[in-house]
Amino acid sequence: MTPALGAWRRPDPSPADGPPTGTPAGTPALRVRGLGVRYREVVALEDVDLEVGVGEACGLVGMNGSGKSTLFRTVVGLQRAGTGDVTVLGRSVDRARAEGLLGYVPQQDDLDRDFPVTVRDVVLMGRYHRMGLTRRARAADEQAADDALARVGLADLADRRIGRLSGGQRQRALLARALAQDARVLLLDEPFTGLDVTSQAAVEQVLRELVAAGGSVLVSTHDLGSLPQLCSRSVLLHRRVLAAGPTAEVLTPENLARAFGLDASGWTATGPGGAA
Ligand SMILES: Nc1ncnc2c1ncn2[C@@H]1O[C@H](COP(=O)(O)OP(=O)(O)OP(=O)(O)O)[C@@H](O)[C@H]1O
Repeated sequence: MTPALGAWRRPDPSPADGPPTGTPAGTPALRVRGLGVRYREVVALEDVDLEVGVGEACGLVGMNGSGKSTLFRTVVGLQRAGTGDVTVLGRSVDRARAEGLLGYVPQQDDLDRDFPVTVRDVVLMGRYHRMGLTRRARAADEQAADDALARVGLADLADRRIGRLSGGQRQRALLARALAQDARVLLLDEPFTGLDVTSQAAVEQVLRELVAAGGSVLVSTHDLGSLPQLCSRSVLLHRRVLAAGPTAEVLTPENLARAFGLDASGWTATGPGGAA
């Protein structure tokens, strides 16, 4: 039987997920300046400025094709930017990745479903930067992987082949990989897609705990109803940044209408037809 999702709790919340020692006070967790990305003739992002503070969860909202995944992929270095620059806790992306500071939970993973690796193996990949060239897991790595799996409610599936998980379980395994990494800045591209309501609530709880411990989160979602509780700030994207600031001020009917090309009537800050 799978244990209750989210039953694991960080025993002693601490600033353990905050910036590493030596990071100057006030350094943003993520700073994106003037970012522009093209795919041949398609302009996916144009002059995007964005900042996520330390200990802050920021929502990224936009219609299909508005550039959210492109933004994530560019920030983590999987997509080349035409213009602009990105820093993570004041470091270059390469350095932040080498230090394991930057975690990424992609919308679609590129793991081969037939590849004979277990769920635990995948989560242990989050520890590679600590293992050195041998990539041999030590007791601390195994412990971190097991803790992360418990945290997302997958402890009982640790030895299952990754290709045999359901879509929602796979999403949670990818989150566990980022948790095991101990990333201080976490990028999540639609992490709630495919999750049932219980799993979504538990994943939201894990993110809140991360932020409470000093971590920083940028999360894209189409679930506008969950944003005000999860993210103190939000960014509305449509190739460019249309609005950014406190979530309640960003998710106005007018802004949402601009971002989604809708008639503003019927929209509220909590989503279509919801209460304001
Ligand atoms: N590899 C690619 N080659 C060409 N165009 C691409 C590529 N990837 C994305 N695009 C285009 O870039 C734009 C932004 O796409 P992106 O995937 O970043 O949007 P998104 O906001 O993440 O969408 P969704 O909500 O559907 O996930 C779209 O017009 C898309 O068609």
